[in-house]
Amino acid sequence: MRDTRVEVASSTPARAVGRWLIKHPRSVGTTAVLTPAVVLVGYQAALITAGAAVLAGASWRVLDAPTFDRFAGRLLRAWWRRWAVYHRQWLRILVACNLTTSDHKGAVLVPRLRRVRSTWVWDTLFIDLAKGQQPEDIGGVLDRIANSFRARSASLRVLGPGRIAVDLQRREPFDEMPIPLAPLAESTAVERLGQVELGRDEYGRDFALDLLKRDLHVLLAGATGAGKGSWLWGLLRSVAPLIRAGVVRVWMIDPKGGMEFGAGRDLFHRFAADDTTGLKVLREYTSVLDARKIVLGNQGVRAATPSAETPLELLICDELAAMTAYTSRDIKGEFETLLSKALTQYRAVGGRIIAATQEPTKDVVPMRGLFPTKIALRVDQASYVDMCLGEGVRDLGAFADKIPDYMPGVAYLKRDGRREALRVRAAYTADDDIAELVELVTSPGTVSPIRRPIGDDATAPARDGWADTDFEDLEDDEPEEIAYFDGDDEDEEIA
Ligand SMILES: Nc1ncnc2c1ncn2[C@@H]1O[C@H](COP(=O)(O)OP(=O)(O)OP(=O)(O)O)[C@@H](O)[C@H]1O
Repeated sequence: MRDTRVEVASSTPARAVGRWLIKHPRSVGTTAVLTPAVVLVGYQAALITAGAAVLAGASWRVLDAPTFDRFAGRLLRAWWRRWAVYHRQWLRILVACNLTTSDHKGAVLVPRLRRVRSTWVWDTLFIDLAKGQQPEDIGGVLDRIANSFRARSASLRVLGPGRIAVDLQRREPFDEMPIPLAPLAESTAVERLGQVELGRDEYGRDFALDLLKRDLHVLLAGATGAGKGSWLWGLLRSVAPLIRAGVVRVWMIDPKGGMEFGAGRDLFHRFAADDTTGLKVLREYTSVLDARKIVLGNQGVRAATPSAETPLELLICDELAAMTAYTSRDIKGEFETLLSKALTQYRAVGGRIIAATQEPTKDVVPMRGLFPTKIALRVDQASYVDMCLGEGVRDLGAFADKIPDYMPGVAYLKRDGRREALRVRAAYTADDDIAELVELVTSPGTVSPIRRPIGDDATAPARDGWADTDFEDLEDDEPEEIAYFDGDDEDEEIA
């Protein structure tokens, strides 16, 4: 561990300057580049250039805050806050919180602030402990540290021997942000499946899932009361006109006795309220899509758009544990096999799966790697975050275990191909909104034959015009770039 002494007895001015230069390579490098540039072009031209750069940055920030934050904002904020907030107050606050020790010569030792990382919501301080300290010394005064830095909350992570990270929540974007529930749409355009509106993200942008290309299967984890219901009902509301038109068929497995989705029974092509029926529904789902695969294959059709003839088959399982953990061994075994098969084989023929669980453990979701999109609402344990979102995602700022109880619907969303998760909140779907949804989809004169006997589509003749989306391509494609966090870890850290 490095020497953390504040005053070193043998220090000379030359050594102190040398040490400072070594410790601040970026400042030294910047000065080394800027000084000759200023000498070359003159200070007036340098000032004008700097002013233009500031103006361009400010305009970018006003016009597109998320991309500014992704490419520049986090870097600048980390640098600024390290210098103006953390570094300046470091010694004072550590002494006030009794977090200093001393060595045999009586020199005061303080933990060293190694670097700062900043996201839109969290600042992370990477700290080397002083000699004689243990992580619990810091852990015991986290509230005092949070208050001292005017943060909403603080938490601690042990990174290695003598190394910790303290995460400080600076803001809560959803405190004041209204998340209106979108009115029920009328349009039955298939493109709507690429823009399934659900709520807002931490930057205040509308947030939507893309069931056509990016969010082909979605895993949703959240403790009881975290708001999984709102997400799922919100999704159903968003695709309501397409359900009514028979372009989306919903296969609902609600094994907790139908308590959550019983109210929407009439919307669903198939509905299961217990584990035995749930397995039957999944069997039927796989046989329908198997048959569709064969029909499309025989016709040489590699491309199909969801339509009334080949609907998007949306299977929703509300509490996965009831089918994969807390059930008989026979049901569990067959369900897991069929679900894994469905997750791997039916994207190309219009199969989509959304599964929700309270515990994203390996026992409950052994196939979690097969979901390209994962959403972690408030979870009970820190370890659940990485279990749901992927290894190391929590360390990058997805603190789903820190989402407060009073913020249901808030979640971290992680898509394959992205490093970091996005903080989002779904709009709240109340009972009246559910009733309105059911009314829209089932009212006389609007109901399409969505509950026609299964097998019709498997044997349906191919029709001209429904062959224009290349599902095979979707299967193979990497998820597309989307406009939020993707910064290099090192980029946002200021040494
Ligand atoms: N997006 C939201 N915005 C505001 N409040 C919400 C939101 N979602 C849910 N709530 C509130 O939280 C309560 C619990 O939500 P919900 O029933 O959806 O949780 P859940 O995760 O499905 O829980 P369980 O697993 O026990 O069914 C709701 O009754 C509602 O009051």
